[in-house]
Amino acid sequence: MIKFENVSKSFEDADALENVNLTINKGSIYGLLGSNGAGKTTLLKLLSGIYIEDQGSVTINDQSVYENTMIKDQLFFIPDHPYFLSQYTITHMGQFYKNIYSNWNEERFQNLIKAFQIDPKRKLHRFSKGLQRQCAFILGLSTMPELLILDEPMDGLDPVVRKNIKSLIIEDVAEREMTVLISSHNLREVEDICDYVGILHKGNMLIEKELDDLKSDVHKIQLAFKDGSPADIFKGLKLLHSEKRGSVLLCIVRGNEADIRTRVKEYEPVIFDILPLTLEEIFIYEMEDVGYAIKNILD
Ligand SMILES: Nc1ncnc2c1ncn2[C@@H]1O[C@H](COP(=O)(O)OP(=O)(O)OP(=O)(O)O)[C@@H](O)[C@H]1O
Repeated sequence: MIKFENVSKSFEDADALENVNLTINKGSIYGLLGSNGAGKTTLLKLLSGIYIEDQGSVTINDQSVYENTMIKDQLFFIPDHPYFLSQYTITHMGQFYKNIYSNWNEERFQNLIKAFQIDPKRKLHRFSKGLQRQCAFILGLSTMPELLILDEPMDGLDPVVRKNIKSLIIEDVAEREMTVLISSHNLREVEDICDYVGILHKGNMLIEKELDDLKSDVHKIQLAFKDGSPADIFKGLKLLHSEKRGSVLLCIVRGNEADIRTRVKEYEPVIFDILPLTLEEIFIYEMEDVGYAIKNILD
């Protein structure tokens, strides 16, 4: 299990993370969302052992991550700009990682090079951004990591490659319980593979939730009453948003569906529907609740 407990990290002129708590269960795919400068990369680098926390603790299975070679052998970090040794081909990089990672899988490496049709003789720095990223995935997955850490992984990949890479990730999660942490500022990019989502904003973790919980916890309700809407109808429940559309009141309410039904029925509405919410809507309303427009992580 991965745990961040009250983690803070500052740089000379910026507090990148403040008292962040985060838990990631084994075999989970965790989407870390946040706008530019929210602190995502800093969090990923702390988990990769590249940075040391100023305060709090970052642990994997109760062991501190920083300078822990045993843990580093089990994780692979693909940064937003993958780094390769100068003049190296993918074969050279494979040799390099083979000497570092104890679980290196040569057969898988060769198969992936073929599947992605990568020229093994071509220098990596001559590849396009998208191809370099594919090579980083091939190398990362060949280390057979327990934990795969991805910073904006789909940037520059075409839809077919995205789909293939997502399938490979899901396969590893299903077959050998690999854990994955994916950062993105685009919810749509990760919502189909993540089972858990956390939102960082200005160094603070705003929401951390299982996607299914998030979906079952927030409701869109359409209401109309004979004599206008009763003012206290949602008293005691968490009203995230409401708007009038003619005589119909549209509300977004957080809470237990049965409680909401019981409460609303007491007021004898003439229209009462509970409608499904998209994940995107849930995030917009949840974030409205904490006073921040989340638009830019949804575009
Ligand atoms: N090496 C560094 N030196 C100084 N400040 C840094 C460093 N790394 C990050 N920061 C600062 O920490 C804050 C968080 O940055 P970080 O890169 O973690 O955010 P991010 O969510 O990954 O952003 P983006 O989506 O734009 O990549 C920013 O204010 C940034 O300027």
